[in-house]
Amino acid sequence: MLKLTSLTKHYQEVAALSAVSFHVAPGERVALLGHNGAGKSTLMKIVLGLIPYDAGQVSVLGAAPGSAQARAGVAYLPENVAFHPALTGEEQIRLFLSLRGEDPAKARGLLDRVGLHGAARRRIGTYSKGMRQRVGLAQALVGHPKLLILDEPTSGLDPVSRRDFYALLDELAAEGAAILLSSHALTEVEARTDRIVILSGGHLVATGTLSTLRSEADLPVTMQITPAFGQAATVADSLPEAVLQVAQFHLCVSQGQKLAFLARITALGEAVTDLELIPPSLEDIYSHFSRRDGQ
Ligand SMILES: Nc1ncnc2c1ncn2[C@@H]1O[C@H](COP(=O)(O)OP(=O)(O)OP(=O)(O)O)[C@@H](O)[C@H]1O
Repeated sequence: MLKLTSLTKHYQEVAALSAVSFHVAPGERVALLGHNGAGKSTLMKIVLGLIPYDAGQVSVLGAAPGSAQARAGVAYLPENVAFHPALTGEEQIRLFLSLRGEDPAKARGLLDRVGLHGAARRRIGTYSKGMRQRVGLAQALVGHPKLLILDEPTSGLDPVSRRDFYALLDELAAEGAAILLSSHALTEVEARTDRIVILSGGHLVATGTLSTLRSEADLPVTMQITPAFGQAATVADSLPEAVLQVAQFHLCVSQGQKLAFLARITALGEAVTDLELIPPSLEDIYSHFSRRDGQ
């Protein structure tokens, strides 16, 4: 669906993208992560055919970005969609359907799909940000796109709208659409995408599923050990590396040391009443990879 090979782009002396390669397959939801200035918008603009690139290859649905074939199958949703405030949601989608050469009568079905059936005949000027994003998504769904490019699609949405939004993306992916979305909301990306691409200073610094990235980063695991009443000294003697915080001991251990520490904790028997293992979060993994490049 989308294939980037050694994609490189400079703005005068600024290297916005340096030999970036990755792909998005049909039915796959890929999250594009990176700090401000990492190159996410530049990458999306190139894929949409809005700006040229200097070197490498970009294949959008097997064609050149911006070509008629690519445009026919690609939909884009920007972070802040803007529509004429005096049009109703239905009028806006009917207009867009006519511009795309499709039957305007499909507008109702599209608005139903994004959960706007009740508001279809209200003016967009009265809509909340979440409702405007839904109109944007309805517009993006015109013509059954094979590739969806979504730039921070859930920023400014409330938790329920976010959940509904991702549920709809799940449906689209299940129907075979390839989805590339940028986001700063790491927790939702963690749960709702298949693969993660991390850009830093224009370089691709990591790509893979969350579990692949977790093992590649090899970040420490935190162990939280709760001592039995009156047994804190026993635990402290056996685990001098652990730090007592309030009523629990905290121990930060590498993946390789984890099982050896578990055995030592188990050997403490009833001196320990509880043990929790906290793996590194996507936030930790993201910081690890984006810092590695000196950002
Ligand atoms: N039109 C331009 N002219 C010159 N430099 C630019 C231009 N657009 C972007 N840049 C630079 O290219 C680099 C990548 O910018 P880009 O906007 O692609 O990053 P981003 O990851 O989308 O950031 P953000 O999250 O802030 O949108 C940055 O150093 C930016 O300053």
